[in-house]
Amino acid sequence: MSTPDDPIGFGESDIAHGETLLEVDGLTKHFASDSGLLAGINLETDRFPPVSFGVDQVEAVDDVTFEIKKGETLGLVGESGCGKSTLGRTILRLLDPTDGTISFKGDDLADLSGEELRQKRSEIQMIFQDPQSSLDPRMKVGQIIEEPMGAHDMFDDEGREARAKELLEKVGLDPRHYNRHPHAFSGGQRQRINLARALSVDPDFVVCDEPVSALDVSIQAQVMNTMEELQEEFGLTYLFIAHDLSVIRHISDRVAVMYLGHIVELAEKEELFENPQHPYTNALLESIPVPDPRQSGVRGVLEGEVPSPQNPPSGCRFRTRCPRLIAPDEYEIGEEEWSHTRAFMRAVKRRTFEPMSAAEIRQEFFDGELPRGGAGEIIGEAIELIATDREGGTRDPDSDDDDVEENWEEATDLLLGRFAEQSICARERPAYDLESEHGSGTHFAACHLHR
Ligand SMILES: Nc1ncnc2c1ncn2[C@@H]1O[C@H](COP(=O)(O)OP(=O)(O)OP(=O)(O)O)[C@@H](O)[C@H]1O
Repeated sequence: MSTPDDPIGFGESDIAHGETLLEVDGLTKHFASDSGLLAGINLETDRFPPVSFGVDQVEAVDDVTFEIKKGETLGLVGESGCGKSTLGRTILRLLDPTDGTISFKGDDLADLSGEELRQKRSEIQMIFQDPQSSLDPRMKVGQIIEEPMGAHDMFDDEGREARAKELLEKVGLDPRHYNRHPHAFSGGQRQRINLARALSVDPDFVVCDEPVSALDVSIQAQVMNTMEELQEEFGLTYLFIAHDLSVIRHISDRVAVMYLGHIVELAEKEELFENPQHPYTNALLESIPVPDPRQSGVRGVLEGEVPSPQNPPSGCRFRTRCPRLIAPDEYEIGEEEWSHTRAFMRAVKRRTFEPMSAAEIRQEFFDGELPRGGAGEIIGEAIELIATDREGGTRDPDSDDDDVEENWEEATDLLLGRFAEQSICARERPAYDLESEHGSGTHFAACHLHR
């Protein structure tokens, strides 16, 4: 690896800057949900016997496709639990993929095992969020940085020490601190030690999993600046995972937005921030904390909970929280009428309003007038189920709470079944390549608004 011109072996790799270094295609990672004693046992009360043995799958990463070019930083952003870490770890083959390919410099990492995989591991490295726990407190900094070189039989003792000291300097630390222990360093400095360690084996590609999330904002910027300098100097390529959009905006060239195991949008940074085309990206951008302390903490908080990755929604996985859900084609329904219908459907599902008469419901949600045609008939039926004056008369005072409960559930099922589940958003998985307004790159948006 070392040459006379390149004494410590910071060699150039054989892929030219701007060419595809990593290509992930259809990458999928499902976990068997195996927590607890009763794992895999499903209770099905309408069957006999009422239990079945099956393994529920957690669809952490599902059919993900993208590429990363040599020398670039692809930012990967999304809420906690959306599958970012699982994607990063599967690419590195710390986890076995369920399906798909991971082409790295022409080799499919998904196919490699044993010694071949071990060899490749020097070319791809990972940095984790918590610099405290990822550094062994009993080891000295020099040993920590040299460890991966030892594992890959790189250099002799002297060569490793020379390289470790040079790397300490490159990451902005004092090489004289080679013999110190990690506890003598601050959080930001410890992350720099991690960087030096990752770079010691001269990788081409580094997966950075929330590397600055645990650091103070002022330190975050410094560490990211160092990472950018190192990227430039060593021709590094980064997959940079973060939940914080300002961090992503600082460091990325392109940005991929992930939601519940899917990539929902991917574009060059400026294009993504200035011209977002997925309602989820919009919601994320709108929930950036407001710097003005007189305003409340965050704007545009996303409605509803993230569904379970064990049973994700069909079609677009964001549709159950999406403010732009598309009306089913079969109804002739105006935009405003659809917006009323959606609000009503949501309110019935969550039972967010007090019982009232049919006329009051119509007034409250539809300005007194239901949509015409089939859509209006369905809404009328749902109102009839939950109105206090249903069936043309006053509510039976003897009807128990169970009946009321059932009626609300029936109304919810009716509305969701005839509207939400009939939408193209539920029926087809979206995938559209759009023209970018900023820059020349492609803009992928997984939203049927672009059909
Ligand atoms: N080993 C595992 N077994 C079962 N489920 C898992 C496992 N690892 C992760 N998951 C599940 O996969 C989903 C994605 O998790 P992952 O950690 O990749 O998300 P993330 O976006 O990185 O979140 P965070 O930022 O909180 O780490 C979650 O629902 C998580 O509970």
